[in-house]
Amino acid sequence: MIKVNNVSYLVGKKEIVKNVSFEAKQGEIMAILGANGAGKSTLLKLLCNEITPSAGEIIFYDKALPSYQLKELARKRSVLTQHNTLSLSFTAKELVLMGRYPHFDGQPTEHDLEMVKGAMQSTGITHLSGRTYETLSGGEQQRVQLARVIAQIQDVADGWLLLDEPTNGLDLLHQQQLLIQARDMADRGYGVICILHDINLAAAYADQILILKQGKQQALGSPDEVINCENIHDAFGIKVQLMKNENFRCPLVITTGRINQA
Ligand SMILES: Nc1ncnc2c1ncn2[C@@H]1O[C@H](COP(=O)(O)OP(=O)(O)OP(=O)(O)O)[C@@H](O)[C@H]1O
Repeated sequence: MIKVNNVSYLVGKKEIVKNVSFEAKQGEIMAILGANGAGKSTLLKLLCNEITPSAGEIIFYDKALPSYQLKELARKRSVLTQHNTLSLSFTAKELVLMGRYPHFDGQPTEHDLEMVKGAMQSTGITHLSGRTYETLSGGEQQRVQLARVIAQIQDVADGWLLLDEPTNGLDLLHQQQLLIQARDMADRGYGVICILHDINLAAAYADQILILKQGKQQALGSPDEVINCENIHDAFGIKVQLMKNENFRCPLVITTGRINQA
Protein backbone atom coordinates (compact mmCIF):
# COMPACT_ATOMS: atom_id res chain seq x y z
CA MET A 1 0.00 0.00 0.00
CA ILE A 2 1.10 3.55 -0.70
CA LYS A 3 -0.82 6.07 1.37
CA VAL A 4 -0.55 9.74 0.51
CA ASN A 5 -1.90 12.04 3.22
CA ASN A 6 -2.49 15.71 2.41
CA VAL A 7 0.77 16.05 0.52
CA SER A 8 1.88 19.43 -0.81
CA TYR A 9 5.10 20.55 -2.47
CA LEU A 10 6.36 24.09 -2.69
CA VAL A 11 8.99 25.54 -5.00
CA GLY A 12 9.75 28.97 -3.63
CA LYS A 13 6.30 30.35 -2.92
CA LYS A 14 4.63 28.30 -5.66
CA GLU A 15 2.69 25.26 -4.54
CA ILE A 16 2.99 22.80 -7.42
CA VAL A 17 1.33 19.90 -5.57
CA LYS A 18 -1.54 20.93 -3.33
CA ASN A 19 -3.04 18.81 -0.60
CA VAL A 20 -3.16 15.51 -2.48
CA SER A 21 -4.48 12.39 -0.70
CA PHE A 22 -5.03 8.87 -2.01
CA GLU A 23 -4.30 5.22 -1.38
CA ALA A 24 -2.80 2.99 -4.03
CA LYS A 25 -2.85 -0.76 -3.54
CA GLN A 26 -0.88 -3.72 -4.78
CA GLY A 27 -2.98 -5.64 -7.28
CA GLU A 28 -4.09 -2.38 -8.89
CA ILE A 29 -3.01 0.13 -11.51
CA MET A 30 -3.45 3.77 -10.62
CA ALA A 31 -3.23 6.13 -13.58
CA ILE A 32 -2.39 9.79 -13.06
CA LEU A 33 -3.79 12.14 -15.69
CA GLY A 34 -3.63 15.89 -16.11
CA ALA A 35 -2.60 18.69 -18.44
CA ASN A 36 1.03 19.65 -19.02
CA GLY A 37 2.38 21.26 -15.87
CA ALA A 38 -0.42 19.86 -13.67
CA GLY A 39 2.10 18.41 -11.20
CA LYS A 40 2.08 14.73 -12.24
CA SER A 41 5.86 14.22 -12.43
CA THR A 42 6.35 16.19 -9.23
CA LEU A 43 3.88 13.90 -7.48
CA LEU A 44 5.72 10.84 -8.81
CA LYS A 45 9.04 12.28 -7.56
CA LEU A 46 7.42 12.67 -4.14
CA LEU A 47 6.27 9.04 -4.26
CA CYS A 48 9.82 7.92 -5.13
CA ASN A 49 11.31 9.93 -2.26
CA GLU A 50 13.36 11.89 -4.81
CA ILE A 51 11.92 15.05 -3.28
CA THR A 52 10.33 15.60 0.14
CA PRO A 53 6.83 16.98 0.71
CA SER A 54 6.58 20.50 2.14
CA ALA A 55 3.54 19.25 4.04
CA GLY A 56 1.80 15.93 4.60
CA GLU A 57 3.24 12.44 4.60
CA ILE A 58 3.63 9.39 2.39
CA ILE A 59 3.41 5.90 3.89
CA PHE A 60 5.12 3.21 1.85
CA TYR A 61 4.15 -0.32 2.92
CA ASP A 62 3.86 0.35 6.65
CA LYS A 63 6.54 3.02 7.20
CA ALA A 64 6.95 6.69 6.44
CA LEU A 65 8.78 7.03 3.12
CA PRO A 66 11.74 9.09 4.46
CA SER A 67 12.58 6.35 6.97
CA TYR A 68 13.76 4.05 4.14
CA GLN A 69 17.41 3.72 3.11
CA LEU A 70 17.88 4.28 -0.62
CA LYS A 71 18.92 0.67 -1.25
CA GLU A 72 16.00 -0.71 0.74
CA LEU A 73 13.65 1.42 -1.35
CA ALA A 74 15.32 0.37 -4.60
CA ARG A 75 14.65 -3.26 -3.71
CA LYS A 76 10.94 -2.60 -3.32
CA ARG A 77 10.09 -0.23 -6.10
CA SER A 78 11.44 0.74 -9.47
CA VAL A 79 10.99 4.01 -11.25
CA LEU A 80 10.82 4.97 -14.90
CA THR A 81 11.42 8.69 -15.25
CA GLN A 82 10.58 10.80 -18.28
CA HIS A 83 14.07 11.70 -19.40
CA ASN A 84 16.65 8.95 -19.47
CA THR A 85 19.78 10.46 -20.92
CA LEU A 86 23.06 8.58 -20.74
CA SER A 87 26.50 9.95 -21.38
CA LEU A 88 28.24 6.56 -21.54
CA SER A 89 27.88 3.84 -24.15
CA PHE A 90 26.19 0.84 -22.56
CA THR A 91 24.70 -2.07 -24.40
CA ALA A 92 20.98 -2.69 -23.97
CA LYS A 93 21.74 -5.73 -21.79
CA GLU A 94 24.16 -3.78 -19.57
CA LEU A 95 21.52 -1.12 -19.11
CA VAL A 96 18.87 -3.65 -18.12
CA LEU A 97 21.38 -5.19 -15.70
CA MET A 98 21.56 -1.78 -13.96
CA GLY A 99 18.09 -2.58 -12.65
CA ARG A 100 19.70 -5.36 -10.63
CA TYR A 101 22.37 -3.12 -9.01
CA PRO A 102 20.38 -2.79 -5.74
CA HIS A 103 20.34 -6.58 -5.44
CA PHE A 104 24.00 -7.58 -5.79
CA ASP A 105 27.45 -6.52 -4.63
CA GLY A 106 30.27 -6.67 -7.15
CA GLN A 107 29.19 -9.35 -9.60
CA PRO A 108 25.62 -10.25 -10.64
CA THR A 109 24.53 -13.74 -9.65
CA GLU A 110 22.97 -16.29 -12.01
CA HIS A 111 19.64 -15.24 -10.54
CA ASP A 112 20.25 -11.57 -11.47
CA LEU A 113 21.12 -12.61 -15.03
CA GLU A 114 17.93 -14.70 -15.18
CA MET A 115 15.92 -11.64 -14.09
CA VAL A 116 17.56 -9.58 -16.85
CA LYS A 117 16.86 -12.26 -19.43
CA GLY A 118 13.20 -12.56 -18.35
CA ALA A 119 12.64 -8.79 -18.41
CA MET A 120 14.22 -8.51 -21.87
CA GLN A 121 12.05 -11.33 -23.15
CA SER A 122 8.85 -9.90 -21.71
CA THR A 123 9.51 -6.49 -23.24
CA GLY A 124 10.54 -8.01 -26.57
CA ILE A 125 14.05 -6.57 -26.65
CA THR A 126 16.20 -9.72 -26.51
CA HIS A 127 17.29 -9.11 -30.11
CA LEU A 128 18.68 -5.69 -29.07
CA SER A 129 20.82 -7.18 -26.29
CA GLY A 130 24.25 -6.34 -27.74
CA ARG A 131 23.29 -3.02 -29.32
CA THR A 132 24.72 0.21 -27.93
CA TYR A 133 21.92 2.13 -26.20
CA GLU A 134 22.58 5.40 -28.00
CA THR A 135 22.17 3.71 -31.42
CA LEU A 136 18.64 2.53 -30.57
CA SER A 137 15.51 4.32 -31.77
CA GLY A 138 13.51 6.35 -29.24
CA GLY A 139 10.90 3.62 -28.84
CA GLU A 140 13.57 0.90 -28.53
CA GLN A 141 15.35 2.95 -25.85
CA GLN A 142 12.07 3.30 -23.97
CA ARG A 143 11.52 -0.47 -24.04
CA VAL A 144 15.08 -1.05 -22.78
CA GLN A 145 14.35 1.32 -19.89
CA LEU A 146 11.12 -0.57 -19.21
CA ALA A 147 13.03 -3.85 -19.14
CA ARG A 148 15.43 -2.26 -16.63
CA VAL A 149 12.66 -1.28 -14.22
CA ILE A 150 10.93 -4.64 -14.60
CA ALA A 151 14.22 -6.51 -13.99
CA GLN A 152 14.67 -4.49 -10.80
CA ILE A 153 11.50 -5.78 -9.15
CA GLN A 154 10.79 -8.95 -11.10
CA ASP A 155 11.45 -11.14 -8.05
CA VAL A 156 9.77 -8.80 -5.52
CA ALA A 157 6.30 -10.32 -5.40
CA ASP A 158 4.56 -7.25 -3.92
CA GLY A 159 6.84 -4.59 -5.42
CA TRP A 160 5.91 -1.28 -7.01
CA LEU A 161 6.35 0.08 -10.51
CA LEU A 162 6.27 3.88 -10.72
CA LEU A 163 6.12 4.96 -14.35
CA ASP A 164 6.26 8.47 -15.74
CA GLU A 165 4.76 8.47 -19.24
CA PRO A 166 5.99 4.96 -20.06
CA THR A 167 4.26 4.96 -23.46
CA ASN A 168 6.40 7.88 -24.68
CA GLY A 169 7.82 7.05 -28.07
CA LEU A 170 6.02 3.68 -28.29
CA ASP A 171 3.94 2.72 -31.32
CA LEU A 172 0.33 1.54 -30.94
CA LEU A 173 1.23 -2.12 -30.55
CA HIS A 174 3.91 -1.49 -27.94
CA GLN A 175 1.68 0.93 -26.01
CA GLN A 176 -0.93 -1.81 -25.70
CA GLN A 177 1.70 -4.42 -24.85
CA LEU A 178 3.10 -2.18 -22.12
CA LEU A 179 -0.31 -1.68 -20.49
CA ILE A 180 -1.10 -5.40 -20.82
CA GLN A 181 2.20 -6.14 -19.09
CA ALA A 182 1.46 -3.61 -16.35
CA ARG A 183 -2.04 -5.13 -15.95
CA ASP A 184 -0.52 -8.61 -15.76
CA MET A 185 1.98 -7.48 -13.10
CA ALA A 186 -0.80 -5.83 -11.08
CA ASP A 187 -2.86 -9.03 -11.35
CA ARG A 188 0.14 -10.95 -9.99
CA GLY A 189 0.33 -8.68 -6.91
CA TYR A 190 2.46 -5.69 -7.90
CA GLY A 191 1.31 -2.13 -7.45
CA VAL A 192 1.54 0.13 -10.51
CA ILE A 193 1.32 3.91 -10.57
CA CYS A 194 1.52 5.29 -14.04
CA ILE A 195 1.37 8.78 -15.52
CA LEU A 196 -0.39 8.66 -18.87
CA HIS A 197 -1.57 11.20 -21.43
CA ASP A 198 -3.86 8.79 -23.25
CA ILE A 199 -7.17 8.93 -21.37
CA ASN A 200 -8.55 5.89 -23.20
CA LEU A 201 -5.55 3.75 -22.33
CA ALA A 202 -5.90 4.82 -18.69
CA ALA A 203 -9.63 4.03 -18.69
CA ALA A 204 -9.06 0.65 -20.33
CA TYR A 205 -6.38 -0.61 -17.95
CA ALA A 206 -6.43 1.32 -14.67
CA ASP A 207 -8.39 0.47 -11.54
CA GLN A 208 -8.17 4.02 -10.21
CA ILE A 209 -7.61 7.31 -11.96
CA LEU A 210 -6.32 10.46 -10.31
CA ILE A 211 -6.72 13.67 -12.29
CA LEU A 212 -4.55 16.60 -11.27
CA LYS A 213 -5.26 20.19 -12.18
CA GLN A 214 -2.78 22.91 -11.25
CA GLY A 215 -1.36 20.64 -8.56
CA LYS A 216 -4.75 19.88 -7.02
CA GLN A 217 -6.61 16.62 -6.95
CA GLN A 218 -9.44 17.33 -9.35
CA ALA A 219 -10.93 13.82 -9.46
CA LEU A 220 -10.17 10.41 -7.98
CA GLY A 221 -12.00 7.13 -8.47
CA SER A 222 -12.62 4.26 -10.86
CA PRO A 223 -12.56 5.05 -14.61
CA ASP A 224 -16.37 4.98 -14.64
CA GLU A 225 -16.54 7.52 -11.83
CA VAL A 226 -13.87 9.86 -13.16
CA ILE A 227 -13.98 9.79 -16.95
CA ASN A 228 -16.78 12.10 -17.96
CA CYS A 229 -17.06 15.14 -20.21
CA GLU A 230 -17.10 17.65 -17.32
CA ASN A 231 -13.93 16.33 -15.67
CA ILE A 232 -12.03 16.12 -18.96
CA HIS A 233 -13.14 19.60 -19.99
CA ASP A 234 -12.22 20.99 -16.61
CA ALA A 235 -8.77 19.32 -16.54
CA PHE A 236 -7.72 19.81 -20.15
CA GLY A 237 -9.82 22.76 -21.37
CA ILE A 238 -11.17 20.81 -24.31
CA LYS A 239 -14.68 19.62 -25.14
CA VAL A 240 -15.01 15.88 -25.53
CA GLN A 241 -17.72 13.34 -26.22
CA LEU A 242 -18.03 9.87 -24.80
CA MET A 243 -18.65 6.99 -27.16
CA LYS A 244 -19.79 3.59 -25.94
CA ASN A 245 -18.13 0.60 -27.52
CA GLU A 246 -18.74 -2.98 -26.50
CA ASN A 247 -15.02 -3.78 -26.63
CA PHE A 248 -14.21 -1.22 -23.94
CA ARG A 249 -15.38 -1.34 -20.33
CA CYS A 250 -15.48 2.48 -20.17
CA PRO A 251 -16.82 4.79 -22.92
CA LEU A 252 -14.15 6.12 -25.28
CA VAL A 253 -13.24 9.78 -25.05
CA ILE A 254 -13.17 11.58 -28.38
CA THR A 255 -12.38 15.23 -28.87
CA THR A 256 -14.85 17.47 -30.64
CA GLY A 257 -12.17 19.88 -31.76
CA ARG A 258 -13.61 22.76 -29.73
CA ILE A 259 -11.09 24.36 -27.41
CA ASN A 260 -12.07 26.18 -24.24
CA GLN A 261 -10.82 29.75 -24.66
CA ALA A 262 -12.08 30.88 -21.26
N1 LIG B 1 12.13 22.68 -9.56
C1 LIG B 1 11.16 23.43 -10.09
N2 LIG B 1 11.24 24.78 -10.04
C2 LIG B 1 10.25 25.57 -10.54
N3 LIG B 1 9.13 25.07 -11.09
C3 LIG B 1 8.99 23.74 -11.16
C4 LIG B 1 9.99 22.85 -10.64
N4 LIG B 1 9.57 21.57 -10.85
C5 LIG B 1 8.38 21.69 -11.47
N5 LIG B 1 8.04 22.97 -11.65
C6 LIG B 1 6.79 23.47 -12.25
O1 LIG B 1 5.72 22.82 -11.61
C7 LIG B 1 4.69 22.52 -12.53
C8 LIG B 1 4.42 21.02 -12.51
O2 LIG B 1 5.50 20.34 -13.14
P1 LIG B 1 5.44 18.78 -13.44
O3 LIG B 1 6.70 18.41 -14.15
O4 LIG B 1 5.11 18.07 -12.19
O5 LIG B 1 4.19 18.72 -14.44
P2 LIG B 1 3.57 17.52 -15.26
O6 LIG B 1 2.13 17.44 -14.88
O7 LIG B 1 4.38 16.29 -15.08
O8 LIG B 1 3.67 18.05 -16.74
P3 LIG B 1 3.95 17.35 -18.16
O9 LIG B 1 2.67 16.67 -18.57
O10 LIG B 1 4.25 18.52 -19.05
O11 LIG B 1 5.11 16.40 -18.03
C9 LIG B 1 5.16 23.03 -13.88
O12 LIG B 1 4.60 24.30 -14.11
C10 LIG B 1 6.66 23.11 -13.73
O13 LIG B 1 7.20 24.13 -14.56
